[in-house]
Amino acid sequence: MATGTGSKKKPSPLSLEQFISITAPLLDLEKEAEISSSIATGASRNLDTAQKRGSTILNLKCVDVQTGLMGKSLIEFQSTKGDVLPAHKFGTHDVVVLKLNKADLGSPALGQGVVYRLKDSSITVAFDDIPEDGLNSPLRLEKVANEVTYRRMKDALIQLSKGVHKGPASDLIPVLFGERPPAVSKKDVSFTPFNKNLDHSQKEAVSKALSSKNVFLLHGPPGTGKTTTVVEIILQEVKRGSKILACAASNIAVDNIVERLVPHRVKLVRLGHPARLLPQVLDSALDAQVLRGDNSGLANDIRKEMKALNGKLLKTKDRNTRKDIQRELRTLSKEERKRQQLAVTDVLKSADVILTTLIGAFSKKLDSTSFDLVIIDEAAQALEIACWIPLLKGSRCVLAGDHLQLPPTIQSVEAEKKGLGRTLFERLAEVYGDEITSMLTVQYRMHELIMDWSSKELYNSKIKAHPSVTAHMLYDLEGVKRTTSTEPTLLLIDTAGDGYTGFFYLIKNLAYDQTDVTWKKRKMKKIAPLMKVKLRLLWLMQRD
Ligand SMILES: Nc1ncnc2c1ncn2[C@@H]1O[C@H](COP(=O)(O)OP(=O)(O)OP(=O)(O)O)[C@@H](O)[C@H]1O
Repeated sequence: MATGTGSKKKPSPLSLEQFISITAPLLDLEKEAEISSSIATGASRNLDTAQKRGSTILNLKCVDVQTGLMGKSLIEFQSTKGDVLPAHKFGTHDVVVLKLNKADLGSPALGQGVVYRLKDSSITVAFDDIPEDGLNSPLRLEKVANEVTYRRMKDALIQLSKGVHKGPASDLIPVLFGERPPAVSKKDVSFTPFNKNLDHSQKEAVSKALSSKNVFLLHGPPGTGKTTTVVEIILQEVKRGSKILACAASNIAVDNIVERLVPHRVKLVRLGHPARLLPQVLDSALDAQVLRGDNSGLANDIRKEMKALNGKLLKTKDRNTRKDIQRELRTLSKEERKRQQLAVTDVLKSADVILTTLIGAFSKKLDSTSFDLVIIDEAAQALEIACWIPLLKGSRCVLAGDHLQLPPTIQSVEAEKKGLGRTLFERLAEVYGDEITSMLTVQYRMHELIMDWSSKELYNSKIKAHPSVTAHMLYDLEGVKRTTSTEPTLLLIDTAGDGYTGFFYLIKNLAYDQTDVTWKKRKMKKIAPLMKVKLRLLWLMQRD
């Protein structure tokens, strides 16, 4: 923040060499911390302990095999010991390995997949190929640490250190490491908004983004329409003829942008494992578009054939027949993939916007594609090195986020202390400040009394509530009664000593982050009994 005397010196920018030498060992620390907290075998001496830790589910049987999600095999497992799965810590999108129930801890897996669906009684995993053996035997699933993520970040560090003077980002890198000042177009950029409701701060931000020649920071405090503005920037850039790579740290944030772009009929492609995408964006997925291409009829036939064979495989006990079926399945799956690979290049070439997670941007499929603009949403919640994966593919970038909200989650206390959590967004905001930044200043979520606190404490009192939310109350919602719990705009809750760890966060979520009405009602039910605790700690609650 600028001071009245103007004497506060800007921090000296981090050099590329410093960044590389600081980050490499911290990534190793973080990887170790993640492995020891999540992996089944690394930390557990026996299978029962692993199951108790929730990182392994023992005694499973395969109850269904389907071909779906663009050629993936969806295998459903249930417990052999009862109707409900034992307590576990598996979540959708986790990477898991399948093993024989009796196999030793370090034994090789029958297959590796991604958790697609979780119910109390079953778990469905998406595999690239049907495991060759063992589906008729008792099985177990083990959660594995996602080492690919760390490998990709390490590779990005290596690329950064080698390819500074070459490649699409050769002009961007010196700006982001303070060696060259950011440039801005001298002409005023005027544009006709696609979204007629944009407020003045959103329009100003779009204009500034369109004028930037290297880097622009979109600072979006809670509920101020950061993603709305990102979408407008993408639409304007597409209109200008730019090819854009749009990313975020999480799949959900990427899908959120896809959903908002689809109605504008933008030529877009969503890259990512189909099991990790929201069902409503599957149509935009790369694999789906490939299947719709010229080869789709053939691919369909192949999939039908695979489905029939999968059914047969489940019923067949004879070892030789099973081997024959598996061989045939492998050939078919190879054939399907070959056709898809050819089609992938066509789909990516013709897209104006490619969307994926930061880590997903490492995909080999993008190896020969460069971009006029890389946009990163949630940039203040992402590790800097993860941002560099897409950034290395473009000559300009827009980073959207709010460095005054939660930083990225770091597992290793030591890595966090030594600066792994310091984000690119925060670093650039400190080095270049207003020169490259626009802050959104109208919020569309909170009652103004809730907003006032954060506005004063964090945003120099610059945030204003839009009239549609400035005085809205929880009991305005359909189905919410006016009671002592829903009446106050602000509620002070003491969680000290009552064992309600996490409650503070819950309330914070309610106040700031969620827009979904059903979700809010559900949370209200949970919160109501907790309100009886003695009050000491200050927090705020009202419909957001
Ligand atoms: N100009 C606008 N006019 C009316 N509503 C708007 C406007 N801009 C944003 N909104 C609404 O405000 C809400 C928040 O918008 P959006 O999700 O884009 O914000 P965000 O800053 O990305 O949110 P978050 O705080 O979750 O990061 C949405 O419901 C959106 O429709």
